[in-house]
Amino acid sequence: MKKIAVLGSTGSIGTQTLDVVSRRPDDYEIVGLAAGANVDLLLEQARRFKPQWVSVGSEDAAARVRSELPADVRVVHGERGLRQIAGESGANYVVCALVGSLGLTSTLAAIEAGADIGLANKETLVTAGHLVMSRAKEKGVSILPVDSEHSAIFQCLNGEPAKAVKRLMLTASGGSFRDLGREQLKNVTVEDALKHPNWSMGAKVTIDSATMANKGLEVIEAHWLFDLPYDRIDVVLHPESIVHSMVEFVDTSVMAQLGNPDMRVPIQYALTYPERVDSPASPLDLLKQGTLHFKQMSFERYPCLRLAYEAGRAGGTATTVFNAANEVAVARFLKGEISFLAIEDTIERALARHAPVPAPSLEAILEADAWARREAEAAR
Ligand SMILES: NC(=O)C1=CN([C@@H]2O[C@H](COP(=O)(O)OP(=O)(O)OC[C@H]3O[C@@H](n4cnc5c(N)ncnc54)[C@H](OP(=O)(O)O)[C@@H]3O)[C@@H](O)[C@H]2O)C=CC1
Ligand SMILES: CC(=O)[C@@H](O)[C@H](O)COP(=O)(O)O
Ligand SMILES: [Mn+2]
Repeated sequence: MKKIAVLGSTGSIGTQTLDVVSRRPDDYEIVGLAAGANVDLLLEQARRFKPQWVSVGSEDAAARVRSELPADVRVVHGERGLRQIAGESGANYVVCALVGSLGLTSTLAAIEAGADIGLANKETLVTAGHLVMSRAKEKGVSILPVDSEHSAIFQCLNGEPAKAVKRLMLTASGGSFRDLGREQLKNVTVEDALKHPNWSMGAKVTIDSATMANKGLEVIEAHWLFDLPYDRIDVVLHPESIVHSMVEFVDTSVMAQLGNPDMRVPIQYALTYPERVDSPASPLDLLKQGTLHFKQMSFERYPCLRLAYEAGRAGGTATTVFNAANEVAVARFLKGEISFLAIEDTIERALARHAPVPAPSLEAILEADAWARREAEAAR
């Protein structure tokens, strides 16, 4: 029986995780749920799944939750609450579905507690991949990828060693503005940026897809998960999002994982691995699909991807800064404070002003993250 805690249970990945879990009640018990501001949905989830531990964003929200749930439910809050759910709730499997580097300390807490991790929260690996991966190895904890591309690569690799791999090929849909040229991006709206062509996801990752920062984060995520250098991680445009990613092996064989875009498939695989079980996703009908397209990626069209490779190659806290500057810039774009194109400018400026700290401690990472946030808040 897996005792599961879901961090970010009210979000897109969190709700789909609970959907997957609810279909196999004999295999899973929910012991902890953590959310931010959506108290109504969290209460609904808590009444349904009856976890012993619940966390919310603020003290006020915790008081409300406490007044509405049975007295024996531990209600905690804030970042400390996330760490408690991850490390003290008795979970032996933690799904990290938080958005942003906020997920770092609770992911580390889960690792310290010896829980395996289903990781959707790519920003955690981009912020501190070396710490997360090295500590997971020391503790014998498995990090199972939930991100669709990384789940695909994990399935294609199927235990093959890094020396058998020529390169990874991550697929990218191109995002909501894929049919627009650079000139046309100047005046795009938040509303249009939130219309992803293939996936229904949270706001932050949807904007990241449009800027291609998402693929940049995923290249860095792949570097840490699969222990490969950046010159063996490529990105190819694939507008249909049917091929979720590919691996080219040294003997020229290419393995790909395909399926209709439905995150319940990688979420479920991260939970049931190494087994496969029935899924509610609609089966892929390639005859109906007919054609799949692949196109060359362009760093000129998508500078955020170039910046991610540069940060990855610079190493140390450069990727921490890439991520934190992007998080703030996306939040500011969503609030209408800056334009779409100012997102890439904000990241570029923060990286240009940062001298990366090599092999940083957690303290150095948190410092770089906070510094980049201040820089990005001040950017015009
Ligand atoms: N959505 C998708 O299909 C995919 C997402 N991912 C990755 O998964 C992660 C989650 O994405 P997604 O589910 O789309 O994001 P959402 O925005 O939909 O959900 C984010 C979750 O984090 C919670 N949260 C936000 N801030 C806080 C806080 N301060 N304290 C506690 N909880 C907080 C939210 O709670 P609340 O709403 O209650 O405030 C919510 O439960 C991201 O890293 C994303 O890149 C990867 C692949 C696909
Ligand atoms: C579903 C998923 O994994 C997202 O991260 C997805 O990758 C977004 O699509 P694109 O980044 O390809 O637009
Ligand atoms: Mn992805």
